Amino acid sequence: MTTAPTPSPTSTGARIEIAGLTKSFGDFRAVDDLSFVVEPGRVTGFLGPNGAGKTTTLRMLLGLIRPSAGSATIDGRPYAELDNPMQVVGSALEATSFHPGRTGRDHLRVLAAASRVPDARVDELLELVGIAAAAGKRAGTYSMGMRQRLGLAAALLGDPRVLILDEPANGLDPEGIRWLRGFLRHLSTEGKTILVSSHLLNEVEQTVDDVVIIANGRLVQQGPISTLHGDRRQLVRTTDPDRLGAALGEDGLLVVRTGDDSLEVTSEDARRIGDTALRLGLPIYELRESRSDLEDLFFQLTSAPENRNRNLGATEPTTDVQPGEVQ
Ligand SMILES: Nc1ncnc2c1ncn2[C@@H]1O[C@H](COP(=O)(O)OP(=O)(O)OP(=O)(O)O)[C@@H](O)[C@H]1O
Repeated sequence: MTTAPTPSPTSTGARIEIAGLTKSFGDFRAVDDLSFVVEPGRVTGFLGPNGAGKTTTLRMLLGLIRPSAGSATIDGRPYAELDNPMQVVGSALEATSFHPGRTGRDHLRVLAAASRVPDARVDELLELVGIAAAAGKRAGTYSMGMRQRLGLAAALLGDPRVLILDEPANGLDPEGIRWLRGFLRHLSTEGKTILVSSHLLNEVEQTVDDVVIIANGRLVQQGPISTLHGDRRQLVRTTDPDRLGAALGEDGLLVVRTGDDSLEVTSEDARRIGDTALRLGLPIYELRESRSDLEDLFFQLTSAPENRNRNLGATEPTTDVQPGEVQ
């Protein structure tokens, strides 16, 4: 059982601002004039298909590679100019960036010592991310999900105001995904800024407040996840859908016949539909909100002709950049 993190005065988030950000590798543009803002106190999903440019963007944000143009700032400054970077931003870009022979606890202790974080914080975090029982085991023996949790603990060592996680749900089982969801939500309610990348919208659908969707390095859509659902619609089944549809239409509602006995009505007010049916003396067999399938929508957005994934067959990475090396 894990306990909730203790709020601290440094927890208040900071704004992330990406402006005109561009990265070219040779003549291949991995990130192309990208602009968006990530607000504190919210969980933001950074979404796009494989090769869309998410990791490249995050690497620029964390000062690991240099932009070809534009800027990426946290609290108004590029990463390299932050005074206490570990207290401002914590990140987990890859789940495997640790010494496989070291125990989980030692991995965190080494990082903590380098940043003058007390050892007590290490044990607190091991507990918090739910791997305290495996803290003495070599990290090389950890499952993918345990590595993700260890990476998350490392990111949180300095109690940062901003948390940046690259595909944190990878390798987590459904219970782990549910845990991660609650964990991130809790951190955001403390006021932290949380940016989470994923290539699967349905994986983060219930976790995020806002989305930034990119394809081929360019912005496709941005805003609260609720706006992706579009207008709310009600699905209704009755014996005489034509009569009910006509009455609702006269009432100013948009009605679409969807089957022999069913209609879809653009409205958030199910009672209005029920009351109309009652007035007409029609039985209702089903009346429920019909939500658009976000995964379908994501696919449509990112596979529109102008956004179609050009990554397959695109330039392969030329170098493997290590943290600290700036390309
Ligand atoms: N060092 C590099 N040299 C050349 N091309 C690169 C380099 N790094 C990334 N790319 C290319 O840039 C594009 C974007 O890659 P990136 O890893 O940012 O995508 P992603 O959205 O994170 O994808 P995924 O979900 O698969 O991790 C890809 O076509 C990739 O091959």
